[in-house]
Amino acid sequence: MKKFSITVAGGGSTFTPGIILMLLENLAKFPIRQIKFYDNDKERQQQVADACAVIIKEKASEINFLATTEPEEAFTDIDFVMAHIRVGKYAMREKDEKIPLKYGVVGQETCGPGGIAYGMRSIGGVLEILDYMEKYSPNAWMLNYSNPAAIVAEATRKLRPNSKILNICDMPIGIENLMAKILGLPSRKDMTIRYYGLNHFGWWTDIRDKDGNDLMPKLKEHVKEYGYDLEKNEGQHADESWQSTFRKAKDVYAVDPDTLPNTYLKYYFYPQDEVAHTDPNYTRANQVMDGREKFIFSQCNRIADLGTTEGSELEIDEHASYIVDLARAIAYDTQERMLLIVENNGAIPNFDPTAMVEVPCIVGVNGPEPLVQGTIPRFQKGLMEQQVAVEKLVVEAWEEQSYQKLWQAITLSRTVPNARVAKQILDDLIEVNKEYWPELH
Ligand SMILES: NC(=O)c1ccc[n+]([C@@H]2O[C@H](COP(=O)([O-])OP(=O)(O)OC[C@H]3O[C@@H](n4cnc5c(N)ncnc54)[C@H](O)[C@@H]3O)[C@@H](O)[C@H]2O)c1
Ligand SMILES: O=P(O)(O)OC[C@H]1O[C@H](O[C@H]2[C@H](O)[C@@H](O)[C@@H](O)O[C@@H]2CO)[C@H](O)[C@@H](O)[C@@H]1O
Ligand SMILES: [Mn+2]
Repeated sequence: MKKFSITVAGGGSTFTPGIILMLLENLAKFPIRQIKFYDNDKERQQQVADACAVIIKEKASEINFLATTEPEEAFTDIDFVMAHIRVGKYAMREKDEKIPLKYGVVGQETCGPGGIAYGMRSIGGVLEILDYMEKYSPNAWMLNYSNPAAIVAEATRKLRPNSKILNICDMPIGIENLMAKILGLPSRKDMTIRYYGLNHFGWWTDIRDKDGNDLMPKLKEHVKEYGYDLEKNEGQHADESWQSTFRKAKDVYAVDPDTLPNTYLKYYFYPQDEVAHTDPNYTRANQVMDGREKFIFSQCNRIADLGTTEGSELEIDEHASYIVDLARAIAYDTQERMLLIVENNGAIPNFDPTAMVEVPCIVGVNGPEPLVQGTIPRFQKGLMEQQVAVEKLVVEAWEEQSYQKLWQAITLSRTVPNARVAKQILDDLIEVNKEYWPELH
């Protein structure tokens, strides 16, 4: 059985250890001969790599492991790139979130002006590693979940139309895990779902068990009262900010009880509520820096110092097992049914065929085949037309270095009240992103 060679792009990511643990847990169904880390921050990556070297030695010493900042070394002789870079890291995420809040506008990682700013940084970073992959391993696939996935997906569609890159998101998976718990099912895989939207901007329309029984009524009954909140949320979803997000799904659901919403829609339906309950001096970025980032790096340093994983609190990133599902689908032509961000091309017949939509796909050796989700109602169509125009304007602004188009993109976002506020936010974002964005004219 072929053993695969994988490069993790963004080796210093807080998600890297959990993903490595998940990959080592799944070697029987996805054998690996080599793992390489690539990052442009050597010191950050080295801390994660020193710990992962111990983990790999303990659990699968036959795997060749290295960490590098050299592109040729990182991207030569590989089958897959698992990409999760954060251009500008959390320091810039904090600015993405706090600058809009200065003007009473939603400050969020991937939504609104913060997501637009993040997109303007991410496009160059993702294209760069994609070009490295194609230069040094032309037959490899990139499984990308660097955010903002919607803008990155549109950029790779437009600027690298022939590249072997799959853009993915784990929010629907996270919500489906909650749905399975609400239904008392062992796993989200016990459900067959129909879903459409843009990334972080979508709706479930049909959810059935393997006998074809409709599960939507029971889910709607729960969501109508409690959103996706459970008695007990686990892991990082135990954070109050996540629990509040899951509870808010109740108000988002109320706007269209025919569907079940992605939690991110709350930023577009109730932006003022989000601003009202966000501390402009301590946003999600601060919570993550004080929480996940501190935890992961302290655990990595402990493992590296002690030379053992014994007593470590690092956990397998179970939700990331969809990454193995995706890699296996490509490698073994499994025809797995998965939600991916793909060019519409008629999957939603009454929507822009060039839009990057999030729909169920059958995935095999040649990549994804989108499943037609049918025509969508006027309400969702109107929302998506506006949002996809924002995403497309951002990519055009990046490509053309256009101040005007970026101002239009921010003005067009449902989260921004008017063009004057949009310009104030844009000018502040330009100031702090000088080393990351193309110069705008
Ligand atoms: N698609 C999804 O649903 C999903 C889910 C979770 C996380 N993410 C994304 O995964 C990424 C990682 O998240 P995190 O919180 O671990 O971030 P992080 O800041 O901890 O790690 C990101 C790493 O990327 C590196 N990096 C930044 N720019 C780079 C470049 N140009 N080339 C190479 N490396 C570069 C950084 O140095 C850092 O080590 C983010 O983009 C995040 O939004 C996406
Ligand atoms: O605020 P963060 O950095 O904790 O999370 C932002 C990301 O949230 C989603 O990913 C979740 C995922 O949905 C959930 O199942 C769990 O695994 O944690 C992930 C990271 O929190 C979203 O899909 C990502 O795009 C966001 O970056
Ligand atoms: Mn996501």
